[in-house]
Amino acid sequence: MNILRDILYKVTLEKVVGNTGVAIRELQFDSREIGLDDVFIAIKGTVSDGHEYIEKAVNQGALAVVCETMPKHIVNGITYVQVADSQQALAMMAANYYGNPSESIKLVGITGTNGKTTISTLLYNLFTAAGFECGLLSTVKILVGRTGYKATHTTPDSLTINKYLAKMVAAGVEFCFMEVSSHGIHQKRTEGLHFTGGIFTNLSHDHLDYHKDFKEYRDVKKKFFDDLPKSAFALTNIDDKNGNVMLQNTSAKKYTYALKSYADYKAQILENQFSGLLLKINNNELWVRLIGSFNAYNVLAIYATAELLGLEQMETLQLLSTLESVDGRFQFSISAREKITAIVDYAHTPDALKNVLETINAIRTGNETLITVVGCGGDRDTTKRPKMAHIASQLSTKAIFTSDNPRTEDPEAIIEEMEQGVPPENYKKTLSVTDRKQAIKTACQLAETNDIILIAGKGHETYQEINGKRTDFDDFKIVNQLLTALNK
Ligand SMILES: CC(=O)N[C@H]1[C@@H](OP(=O)(O)OP(=O)(O)OC[C@H]2O[C@@H](n3ccc(=O)[nH]c3=O)[C@H](O)[C@@H]2O)O[C@H](CO)[C@@H](O)[C@@H]1O[C@H](C)C(=O)N[C@@H](C)C(=O)N[C@H](CCC(=O)O)C(=O)O
Ligand SMILES: Nc1ncnc2c1ncn2[C@@H]1O[C@H](COP(=O)(O)OP(=O)(O)OP(=O)(O)O)[C@@H](O)[C@H]1O
Ligand SMILES: N[C@H](CCC[C@H](N)C(=O)O)C(=O)O
Ligand SMILES: [Mg+2]
Repeated sequence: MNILRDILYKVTLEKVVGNTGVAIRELQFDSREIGLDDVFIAIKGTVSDGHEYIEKAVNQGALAVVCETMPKHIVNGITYVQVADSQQALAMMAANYYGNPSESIKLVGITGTNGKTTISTLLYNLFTAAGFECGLLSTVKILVGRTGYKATHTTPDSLTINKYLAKMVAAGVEFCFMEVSSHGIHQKRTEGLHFTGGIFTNLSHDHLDYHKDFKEYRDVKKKFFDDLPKSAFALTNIDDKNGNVMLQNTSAKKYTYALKSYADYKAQILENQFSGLLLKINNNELWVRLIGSFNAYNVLAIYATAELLGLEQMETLQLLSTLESVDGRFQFSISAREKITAIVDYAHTPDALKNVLETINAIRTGNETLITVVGCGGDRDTTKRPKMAHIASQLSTKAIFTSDNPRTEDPEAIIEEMEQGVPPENYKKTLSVTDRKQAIKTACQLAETNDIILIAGKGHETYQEINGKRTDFDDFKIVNQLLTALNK
């Protein structure tokens, strides 16, 4: 039986009206989900304020309410608990409700602007291949052992996190790798979790629509490391100028990795080709089937984490050499007849786009045309639009601007904002095609033998959201169909 008092363990209570000894059914932070005998946790969100739905939740059967300000109307027989921070209370309560599953598992959190999905997925793949039961919480999917579930967020809400962690414990999972987004940290979705380790990838321009400025964005990421326990490891990319900042106030054991600086874990790129990377990691040569210098950082972070989690070095190196790229991350296909290479990549930030384009340019021999198809999401940071268009026009032979997920915005208005970033000398290299499928088709028609097409921004996504409506859309499938048609 779930007694409210037990579920409130470790939550700082400011005021209680009613009895906390009551048995409750489930925790809910959305009044629309309330059932009989549930607890409603009222949260001040970015759009609305959960406190406005307290009465509705009670009318729908809530037995208790957790809130930051007591409602004017107190209903007899209902327990009201006032807390300083409802989001934090929700996270602690979620962990208690599900029996603190993160304490029974080795949980590793990966944070940073780019590389989270890649590192968490490949760690899951590597540890699974090493014979361990593993879990994964990522942008692309949630995995409990081999069972997959749909992911709606990079870092889900704390109830969802703990629900899946509990499933993992029940399934005998030993290691769980999870992405920790800045929204997740800021909304305290990961509070109350017990982490065995934290990894920092890098920090660049993203989500400045949500965070006040870059400093706030950085400090939110840092908070994840500040909160790590002493027993945990904190592994940071010291080549990133904010790598050290992350470790400033952590009590966890500190480790660094780098390609360019002195670090605990060091790697060197010996070869960088379309077929993979030849790396030297702590004096061992290693061939991996991952492409692009940024993946050398990802591989190094994985190598270091495997060692910190106790995997044997030789086994780690052997397993690393078998890893394949993650869906929508530098996923490529080559048309049989024309030898046109199409690359689908989730680069949806200026930095990621620059990285991918520089990677392609570093590998291509020079004569091939590089055609980039790219758009920017609606209802998201608008300042990245001109930057991404600038980068695409600068680093490609031709750039086709198109729609990503316009969401509730006018697709053409987004493209116009992108176009503002193109320097005049690049005007003739760019064109705009609003319909994404049409834009991909245009790229395929323009491409000649040996040319390269990069389709950036949507990676693994299997939908496109226009006018708030989602329809099936898969960059990789579409470009494959078009290239196959070319073969006929
Ligand atoms: C901007 C943002 O992060 N929003 C998240 C936030 O919602 P919100 O603050 O907007 O909620 P709100 O609509 O204002 O409502 C406030 C409260 O009132 C409640 N409510 C509301 C209406 C009602 O009738 N009854 C009711 O009780 C809501 O359930 C909520 O508890 O809290 C919700 C519950 O946890 C999240 O689902 C929601 O994610 C939205 C859908 C979202 O798109 N988030 C993205 C931006 C996000 O989180 N992305 C990051 C990754 C980014 C990256 O690194 O690339 C992620 O981790 O996925
Ligand atoms: N270590 C890295 N440094 C820079 N860029 C990277 C790195 N790893 C991957 N990328 C680029 O960033 C894109 C996103 O990678 P990935 O999905 O692994 O990041 P993420 O942090 O999970 O992103 P999101 O916040 O959108 O979930 C990739 O498609 C690739 O272009
Ligand atoms: N986690 C990111 C993903 C962006 C992916 C891009 N395709 C878009 O839709 O803007 C976000 O929600 O901002
Ligand atoms: Mg991700």
